[in-house]
Amino acid sequence: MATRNGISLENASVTLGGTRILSNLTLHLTERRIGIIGRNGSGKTTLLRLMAGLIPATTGSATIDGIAPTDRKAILPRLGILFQNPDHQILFPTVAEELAFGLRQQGQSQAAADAAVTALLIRESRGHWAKALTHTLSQGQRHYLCLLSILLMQPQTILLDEPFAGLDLPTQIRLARRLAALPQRLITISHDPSAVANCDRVLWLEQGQIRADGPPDVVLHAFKAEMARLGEQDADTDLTN
Ligand SMILES: Nc1ncnc2c1ncn2[C@@H]1O[C@H](COP(=O)(O)OP(=O)(O)OP(=O)(O)O)[C@@H](O)[C@H]1O
Repeated sequence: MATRNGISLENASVTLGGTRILSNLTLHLTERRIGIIGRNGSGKTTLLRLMAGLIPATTGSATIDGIAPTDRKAILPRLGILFQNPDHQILFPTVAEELAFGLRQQGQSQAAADAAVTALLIRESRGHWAKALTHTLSQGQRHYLCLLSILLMQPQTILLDEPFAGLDLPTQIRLARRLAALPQRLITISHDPSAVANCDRVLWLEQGQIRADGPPDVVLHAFKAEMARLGEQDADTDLTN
């Protein structure tokens, strides 16, 4: 079978705890900047976890460049994930250990990993972070550390789950600039239209299905109008999840 570049879902569904969370999604994502938008509980994080191989498709399939994401060894150099909560990502007591871990997983020697970490921290004007204890960094700093860990590993695709949540404005602006300059494919998940406004393609997820898929101006215009309409109501009446 010819290898397909990008992320492909073929009729993929996910059921968790007896509830259907994602329903029959067929998608082929090849653009460099992709946004996935939707309300709380619409299934965005579940979709990210499916694409990353952290949960299997209950039916159908997900592949990255033709490889099943559950094949961790093959997927490691291809995929980086920035979780919404850095505490779900950080494993090590010091910044240098945290940063070196991914490179060691990729097969680099300890000496090569340490040298790459030192060079990165100096480039980032964060040389003083090397011995810093990860739990003493602020939330925003831990978030940034997670991004540095991913960038160090140079994956071809990066999944970002609410990358701007909880960050102060200068940090958001800096992070947006940093992300915009990356050559990699970025898939950004958010409930905030402004976080995906510069994408090449935006998917609007609603109750586990694609409600709209297209250029950001078209999809976000419809999304914002619908969110404003729902906001006029005193309560949600039509949610099943
Ligand atoms: N392990 C699970 N078992 C049962 N239901 C689950 C499980 N994980 C998620 N869900 C349900 O799936 C739905 C989608 O959750 P998901 O976290 O994917 O939404 P989301 O769009 O990322 O939401 P948010 O914007 O609030 O982060 C929710 O109704 C949630 O309660």
